[in-house]
Amino acid sequence: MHIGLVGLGRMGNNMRQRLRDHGIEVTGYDPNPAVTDVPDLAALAAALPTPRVVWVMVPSGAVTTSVINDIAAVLEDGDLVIDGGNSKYTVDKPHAHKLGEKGIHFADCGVSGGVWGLANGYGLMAGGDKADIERAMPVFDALRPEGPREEGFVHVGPVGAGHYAKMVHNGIEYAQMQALAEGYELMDANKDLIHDVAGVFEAWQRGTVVRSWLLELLVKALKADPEFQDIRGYVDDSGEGRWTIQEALDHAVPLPTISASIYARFVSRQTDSPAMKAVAALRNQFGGHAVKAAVDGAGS
Ligand SMILES: O=C(O)[C@H](O)[C@@H](O)[C@H](O)[C@H](O)COP(=O)(O)O
Repeated sequence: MHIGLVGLGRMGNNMRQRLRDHGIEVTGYDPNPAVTDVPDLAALAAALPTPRVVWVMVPSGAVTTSVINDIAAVLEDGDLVIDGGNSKYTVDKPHAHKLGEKGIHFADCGVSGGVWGLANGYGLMAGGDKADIERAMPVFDALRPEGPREEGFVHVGPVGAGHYAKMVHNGIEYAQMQALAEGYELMDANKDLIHDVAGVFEAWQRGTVVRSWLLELLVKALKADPEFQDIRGYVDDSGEGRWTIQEALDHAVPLPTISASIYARFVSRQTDSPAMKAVAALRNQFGGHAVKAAVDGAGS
């Protein structure tokens, strides 16, 4: 099989390599001349056998939408586009519609595994028509981890379902990381009793109920920098957690743990808390309780 791959950044570049390692011919396009195989999307389309399969692996949001529009211009009736980025599931139907105007098929695929996917394979969650998913199965099989297909790949449902599953996956990811991190902070605050915090996490890797890949990665990170001295406690997010909570609100489904984990990230970005300033001011107003002076330059 020979496919096109648009986007050869951290994820796409590794995916091109894994696909090639597993016998899939790949022609990649990226605006970066250092990594691209072809000069533009028209050349990509010309290089592929028809009907074409093109995997899109670019940042979610405006970049994905613009690539979908550009690719619609160079592909034809019967071709298939798969969005493997972290798109919000609500954009999948409009993208499918745009491509569908020319008879181009669309599928979405949540991809998990990060930079480790090249060696370990990627967890895949696909959405789309059965025939389209089956057509791309050699690609999914090359990307997913070795072992039973159903343990590393799922056809979740129609267009949008793959990205929906990835959104929920990431909500869970936030909460699991937050729980591990809170356990770390508590033990680290009690070093008289817990002499080797990293050692405790290390010993949890086999046999315990909380053994997991994230735990293993925490052990790795602690071994590299036991007190995280070189890392500021500031955490970004790329949207998946927020979308998970928005869905929960729309369906009145309680997600207290996932919600708390995204709010913890927001707190991490503040040098001082406007809300806690207000609490301190109110406590001072009604009870005369002392407030601390603002730290220079510490707004919010
Ligand atoms: O499963 C994965 O491989 C990760 O979830 C991956 O997709 C990415 O690292 C996240 O998008 C980070 O998400 P945040 O930037 O929101 O933490």
